[in-house]
Amino acid sequence: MKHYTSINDIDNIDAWIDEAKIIKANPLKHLGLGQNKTLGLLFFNSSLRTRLSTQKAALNLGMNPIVMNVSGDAWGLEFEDGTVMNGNTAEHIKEAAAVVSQYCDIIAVRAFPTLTDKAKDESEQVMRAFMEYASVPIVNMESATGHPLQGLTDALTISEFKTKAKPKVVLSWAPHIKALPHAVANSFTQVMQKMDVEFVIANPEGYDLNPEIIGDTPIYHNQEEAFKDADFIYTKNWSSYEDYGKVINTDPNWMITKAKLGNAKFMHCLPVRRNVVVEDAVLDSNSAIVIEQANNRTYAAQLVLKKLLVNV
Ligand SMILES: NCCC[C@H](NC(=O)CCC(=O)O)C(=O)O
Ligand SMILES: NC(=O)OP(=O)(O)O
Repeated sequence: MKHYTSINDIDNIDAWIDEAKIIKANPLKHLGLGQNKTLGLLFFNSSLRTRLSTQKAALNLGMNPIVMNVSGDAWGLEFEDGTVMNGNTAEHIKEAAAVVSQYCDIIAVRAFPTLTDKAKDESEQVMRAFMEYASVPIVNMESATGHPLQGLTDALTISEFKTKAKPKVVLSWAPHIKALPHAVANSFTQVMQKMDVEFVIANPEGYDLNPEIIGDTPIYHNQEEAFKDADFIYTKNWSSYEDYGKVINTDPNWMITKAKLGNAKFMHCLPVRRNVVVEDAVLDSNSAIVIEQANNRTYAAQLVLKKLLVNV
């Protein structure tokens, strides 16, 4: 594996989950692997979990992490080819990626979508530019269309908490006041499609995800119907894909409540807005496994870094 930028980079999910569990049982076993290697973490957006767990993963492998908030702290970066750079951008990604590659053995990047320019977001302009102009492996820490470190974490968490061979997993949209990206929902969908689970999606009309990602996965516009006999309810808000980036519905009836949850476990990538996306009674109960889920971010990242370190 040269880069880790998509769930498609996982060649065998079951083998990856097994290896992540082995790493989790003995996280410092490969402390020598990353010795004298540097991981650069570049953030164009806010983060708590990704920023800390990916550094923690690097430290567990003996790597040295260096972190930069690109937006605000670095020079404005230009991604278009042939631009006359007499505006707000001071440095082209061609130079920036080449320079950072000399300081880092692996570069991890977080760059959210515009949610206004669908074509630009779907082209994954930022992630692709790093892959093209950096000379070292690239890790996606949430891009315009995917969050594969989160997806891998979620697969590991479901594997740990399942109580039957083939659990039913529901991805449910929930309301939010802001227009949010599709990345988490996309990567979760893609990774569930690789696993031995019964997977369905619940969202209001107008909120169907990219049909190319949904594939054969059943979509319910009735949340109650989708939740029947669910073992895991994974909740996430996303903005409309059809009416790209728009908030077209904030119906509070889609919020996750204790009554709706039944015997299912509640998952969310976090951060989550209490009593908008999910009520307190869910998050404050034993049915919520969001803290354990967030803990697994370290081991998912450690597995990815371990696989990439073999080639650097
Ligand atoms: N990395 C996990 C989620 C990040 C982002 N959430 C957010 O922007 C929430 C912001 C807020 O609630 O104001 C998203 O949905 O992709
Ligand atoms: N789940 C997740 O990616 O969290 P952060 O946005 O805080 O990194």
